Amino acid sequence: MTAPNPRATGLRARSRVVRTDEDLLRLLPSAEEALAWVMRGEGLVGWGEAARFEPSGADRFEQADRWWRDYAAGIDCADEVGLPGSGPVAFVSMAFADDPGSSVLVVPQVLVGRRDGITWVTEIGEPAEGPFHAVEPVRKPSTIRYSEGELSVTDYRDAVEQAVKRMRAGELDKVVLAHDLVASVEETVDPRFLLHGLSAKYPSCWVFSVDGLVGATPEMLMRRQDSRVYSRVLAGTMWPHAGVDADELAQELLASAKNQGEHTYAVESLAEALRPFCSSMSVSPRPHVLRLPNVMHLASDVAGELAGESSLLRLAGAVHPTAAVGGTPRAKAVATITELEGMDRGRYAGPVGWVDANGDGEVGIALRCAQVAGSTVRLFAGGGVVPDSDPDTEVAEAAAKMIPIRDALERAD
Ligand SMILES: C=C(O[C@@H]1C=C(C(=O)O)C=C[C@H]1O)C(=O)O
Repeated sequence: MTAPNPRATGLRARSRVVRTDEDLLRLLPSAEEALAWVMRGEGLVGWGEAARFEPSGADRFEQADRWWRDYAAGIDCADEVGLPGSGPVAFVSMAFADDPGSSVLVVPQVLVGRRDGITWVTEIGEPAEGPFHAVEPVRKPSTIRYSEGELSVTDYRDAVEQAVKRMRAGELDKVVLAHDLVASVEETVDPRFLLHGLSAKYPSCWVFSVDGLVGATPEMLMRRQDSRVYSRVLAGTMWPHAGVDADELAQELLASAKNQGEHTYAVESLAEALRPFCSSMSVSPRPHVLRLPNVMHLASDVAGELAGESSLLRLAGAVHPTAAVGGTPRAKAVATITELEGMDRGRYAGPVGWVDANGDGEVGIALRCAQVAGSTVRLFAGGGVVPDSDPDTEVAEAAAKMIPIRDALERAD
């Protein structure tokens, strides 16, 4: 809660169009405070810190919403751009759990956005010095050593086995369990190195970096633009294995009753939580296959028209955690995660993205990501467990989901 009261300080901001087609991620000047939300070259990057807020607890979304509304309302902004994401923006990364864990909102001093080929700069407070470019060379990690995280692979396997037993006894229908892996690097890790690697290999994912949480997520928890909301729900996964080509794998995934079941829980959880906020809502009649380099997922789109004024942060708070990262029933699943994982997920599997002064914005689910802290990179991944899940297969699935970060960290260029 370090933000000064903007009303008292008379904070000014300005958004103006600039002419550059430089890759947004290459504009980040240094490893510190590298903020990003980018897909296919468009999105937002930011640096500097005009304000920061760290809510925690069960009402963290409400706290975040109130703080951001108040802060944004106090800024006198000359917005010459008028696009979603112009004007003041807060980058957001929310903790998965009510407890423990702390969430973070960061308002950058300098923000560069690009949408439909139009690039703009927003400066909060003093006008930033241009031109904008990387002033500190991007650091490549040298020696990387992996070690078990808080939940080892064998303990993860045991947790899945326990969950399967409980589900077969009828205690719950689905739970999403995860584990972590630690990469120790010789020197301080530069989040920009990870961002560059992730965006090159995963162009259809949203590449993000907020307060050290860096990743490439394929899952859009919620996009709000005026009265329209959109969500892409993913659940049900397969990954390449020898002798099976991608088309066969996609067919196998669509035909898998287990994966379709996991998927249905996730879509229903999102739709049920979102419906009360909407005057109309449409859900894909059946999932399609989203193909990524490391895995493929069953995917459904949900679109809605909002009935009221609920901001993105309020909506995210209402739908989080969907059964894509929590389970069914939700409260039982979250309690089971706490008990069987026994680790702090931090901001992994929480909403991550950006929000503007109108309460519009985008939050994905923080997946295929790692928490960077100094010379340590903590990777997280997991998957949905249902009564007919096989523990060894779940271990392999989590490993496949760690590939994006591992590749981005280990690559040669
Ligand atoms: C939990 C993760 O992914 C989630 C779980 C999925 C599944 O169980 O099939 C698929 C996509 C995500 O919603 C992860 O990447 O760590």
